[in-house]
Amino acid sequence: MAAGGGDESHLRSVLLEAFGDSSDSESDAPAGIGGKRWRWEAVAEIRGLWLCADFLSADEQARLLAAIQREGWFSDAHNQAMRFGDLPSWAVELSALIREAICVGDVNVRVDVELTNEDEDSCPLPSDLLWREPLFDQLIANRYKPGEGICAHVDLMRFDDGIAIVSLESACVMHFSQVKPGGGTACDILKQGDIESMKVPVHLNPGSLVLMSGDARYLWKHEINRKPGAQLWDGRELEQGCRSSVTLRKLLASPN
Ligand SMILES: O=C(O)CCC(=O)C(=O)O
Ligand SMILES: [Fe+2]
Repeated sequence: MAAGGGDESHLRSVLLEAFGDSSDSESDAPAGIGGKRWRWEAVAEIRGLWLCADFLSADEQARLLAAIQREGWFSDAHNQAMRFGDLPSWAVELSALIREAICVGDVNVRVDVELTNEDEDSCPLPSDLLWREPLFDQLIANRYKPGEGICAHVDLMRFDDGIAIVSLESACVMHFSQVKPGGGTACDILKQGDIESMKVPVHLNPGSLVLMSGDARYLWKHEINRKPGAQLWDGRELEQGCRSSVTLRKLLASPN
């Protein structure tokens, strides 16, 4: 990870492209500029799962939400949109910003695991994924009403490793559960309560970015259960409003 902040003029031009001119207000200063730095947290229990809670400022979130709304994808009947190949310019720029945040952000290195491959465990995305072109070529925008969420799943294998999720509006808890709890043995004797207690909760505040690669992408399912009682964080139930998210992925080359 670069400690020195990266190429700020390039970053500024990326941000201006993505979110418009923000020079009229101090509070518009985007992450990575003017001393503010991105901070990455490794989720200790899950290799390859990283959270950048301060990825987008409040102003950037509002601009991103407005850009999504301008697409006109959502109505009462439609709460999900997918795009493949050429992504809207805001999504291209969002991808560039994700790469910047990975390159210049501060990393809280894991101290809980024995590092076998230091580079892999101390970077939010392995370098072969970080520098692929394009970084992402598929997006899903989801809009969830209060109470709505997404069932436990592993993203389809047609997508490459290295998946990003940007959260907007209402905060939520995303739960991760192992595809094969207990290493694939004795699965049938695990009680529901055991399975629930083995879930790893991750708090997704608005403006946060989650990266999943390796184990997190292939060996763990993720879900958002916004039914009453399921959104507990710090012993309190999170207030459920509307939530939007943008998931960015890379399609694997189709076999000919
Ligand atoms: O909405 C989210 O935060 C997650 C979406 C997701 O997991 C997916 O679209 O595969
Ligand atoms: Fe997913």
